[in-house]
Amino acid sequence: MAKNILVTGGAGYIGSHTVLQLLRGGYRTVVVDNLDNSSDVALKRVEELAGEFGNNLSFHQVC
Ligand SMILES: O=c1ccn([C@@H]2O[C@H](COP(=O)(O)OP(=O)(O)O[C@H]3O[C@H](CO)[C@H](O)[C@H](O)[C@H]3O)[C@@H](O)[C@H]2O)c(=O)[nH]1
Repeated sequence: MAKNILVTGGAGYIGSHTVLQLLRGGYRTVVVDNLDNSSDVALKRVEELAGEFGNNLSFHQVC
């Protein structure tokens, strides 16, 4: 069974690269970010780059 990982700030530069590697490693990855210094476009790109693992990404925006 896939493990779940929570990444705070996962839409940022370092976070998005980390998330991509986690997805490729088979982890279900939950990102929480306020998008203060990032864009959800980065996460959409990560989802694409993760290919078959892209469905294992979920994103929650916080205020
Ligand atoms: O209270 C907060 C603060 C930040 N974030 C999010 O956390 C992520 C990380 O943001 P940071 O700015 O701390 O870190 P980054 O690694 O994304 O970016 C930093 O490193 C980059 C290069 O490594 C650039 O230099 C950039 O300007 C600099 O902020 C971002 O998505 C931001 O929206 C939150 O969700 N809540």
